[in-house]
Amino acid sequence: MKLRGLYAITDSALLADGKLLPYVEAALRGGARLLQYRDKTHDQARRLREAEALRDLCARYDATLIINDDAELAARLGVGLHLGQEDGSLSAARALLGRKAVIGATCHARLDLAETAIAEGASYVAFGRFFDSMTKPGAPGATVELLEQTRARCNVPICAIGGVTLATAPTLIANGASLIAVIHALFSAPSAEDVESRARAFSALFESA
Ligand SMILES: Cc1ncc(COP(=O)(O)OP(=O)(O)O)c(N)n1
Ligand SMILES: Cc1nc(C(=O)O)sc1CCOP(=O)(O)O
Ligand SMILES: [Mg+2]
Repeated sequence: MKLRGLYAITDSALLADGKLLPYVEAALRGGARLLQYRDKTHDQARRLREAEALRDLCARYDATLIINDDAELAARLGVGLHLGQEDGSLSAARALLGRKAVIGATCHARLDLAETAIAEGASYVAFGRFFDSMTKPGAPGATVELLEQTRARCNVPICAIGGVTLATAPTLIANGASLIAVIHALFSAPSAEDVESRARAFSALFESA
C-alpha cells in the first residue's frame, strides 16, 4: 500500500456532538488516504466502539486506520498504529502487530530519531510541527531542510504535521513529504460538506506534485 496523500487526524473537541463519523466520512469521501484516531481520554469502552466504527468506515473507502498511542487497541482491531517518543517501544509494537501493519513514529525535528525509528520497524516517520499549530502549540519546530535531508538518507515515506494548511502544504510536498497530517485545517470546517471539499483540495495537491 502506498503511503501518500492526505492523512486526517481526529480531534475529540472539534468532532464532539456526534460529528466524529459524519466528518470523518466526509474526509474519506474527499480522498483522505490515512485516518488517525487520536483520542486522549481513558474511556476504554467508547474508544473501542469509536475505533471499530472508524475501522469499518475506512474499509469502505479503502483507507488505512491508524490508532494513536495505543498498541493494544491497534492489535485488537488489526489496524495501524502511531507512536510518539514517550508511547512505548516501536520494536515491541512491530512484533505485536506484525510485518504488514502500518506503524508511524513521531520524530519531532530530528533526523537521528527518524533513523532509529526506521531501524526499529517504522513504516513512516513524522516530523513537526512545521507551522503554528492550534492543536499542539508547544511542539518543537521542524524545517523543510530536514525533509530534504531525510529524503536523501532514508527510504521510508515522510509525514509532515503541525499547522499545515492548504496554503502551506505545497511547500512540504515539494520538499519530500508524502503524507500531510492535518487536524485543524480539515476538521474545524463548519459542515461535513466543507470537510469534504477541504479534503478534496488537500488531496488534489498530490496529483499535481
Ligand atoms: C502523524 C502524526 N505525527 C505526529 C504525532 C504526534 O505524536 P505524539 O508526539 O505522540 O503526540 P500525541 O499525538 O500522542 O499527542 C501524531 N499523533 N501523528
Ligand atoms: C498531534 C500533533 N503532533 C505534532 C507534532 O509536531 O508532533 S503537531 C500536532 C497537531 C497537529 O494538528 P494541527 O493540524 O491542528 O496543527
Ligand atoms: Mg503519542
